[in-house]
Amino acid sequence: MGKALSRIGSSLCGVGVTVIDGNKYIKHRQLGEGAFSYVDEIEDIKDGKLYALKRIICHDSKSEKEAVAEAKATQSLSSKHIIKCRSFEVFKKAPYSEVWLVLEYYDKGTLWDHFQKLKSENKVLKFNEIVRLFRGIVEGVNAIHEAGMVHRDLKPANILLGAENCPVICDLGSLAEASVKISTKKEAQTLEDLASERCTLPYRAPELLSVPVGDYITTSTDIWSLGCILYSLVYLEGPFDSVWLKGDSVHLAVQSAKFDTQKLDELSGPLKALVEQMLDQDPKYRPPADLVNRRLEEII
Ligand SMILES: Nc1ncnc2c1ncn2[C@@H]1O[C@H](COP(=O)(O)OP(=O)(O)OP(=O)(O)O)[C@@H](O)[C@H]1O
Repeated sequence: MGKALSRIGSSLCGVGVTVIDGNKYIKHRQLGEGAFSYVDEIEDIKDGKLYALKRIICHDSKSEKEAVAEAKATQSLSSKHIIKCRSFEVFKKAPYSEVWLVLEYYDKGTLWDHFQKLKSENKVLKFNEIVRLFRGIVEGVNAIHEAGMVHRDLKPANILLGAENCPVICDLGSLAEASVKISTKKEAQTLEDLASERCTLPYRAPELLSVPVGDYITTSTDIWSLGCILYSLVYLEGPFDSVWLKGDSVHLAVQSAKFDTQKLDELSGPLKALVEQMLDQDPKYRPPADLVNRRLEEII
């Protein structure tokens, strides 16, 4: 902890070796970039094993605390469908800091990348593959919910693919307490602002678009996003992605819950029914993750 950021940073940019939590690594290439982070492929020089290094840039102590919470959550959750964190370290250099997470490396890209590849080849996912992928994702989400938390930013771009295309949920930066009571207008506004910063719009549940006062916001927000993901496994895009891309109102589309269901109809009636249950406007009617899993077993 507390090593000079400039020294560490420059050693990564050059040919040098960098030390994180006592292990020495060399950098290969950049894998991705988020709003406040960079992800690089790195190699442990001791055994040649590859990892992904996520460097989160923090401009104040609040964002540093959140990044550390992301690292700790990533270490504490145990499911083969949730990203694993080997170690993390905080590098301080006033007036900001960086939190570095050494993550298990998944070399097949994200589910979203997979969709783009299939689209370019004019292919779609087969029914069995849709169910297999979705069951893995639901299992990961269930583990998060059982730990008393909610992910709040589930989307195909936050699902990595590991060996044999095993789906792995990543980016736990939006993780929150499973259930929060909204008592005042101010609390509702604060959560709405947080959601617009952290929860990707076309996958955001209606109760996070317009937060109601006097009610609880629960893990049902993830179930809405799961509904969008199951839909995307059939259509290779979420039900509200095209609305968003066209610049039309996602709020309106979500509130009227208008989306095409023809392909779902053709594929499987029970799967279509499950998507519709998960995309219920009323969070209380959405099935919890363990029930979604049982429904999938019945569908198979
Ligand atoms: N463990 C990993 N293995 C391989 N690639 C990864 C890994 N973690 C992240 N990536 C790549 O880096 C990208 C960004 O990672 P991540 O979503 O965790 O960052 P983020 O800053 O939270 O992103 P955003 O702001 O888009 O939500 C991912 O979409 C993926 O392409």
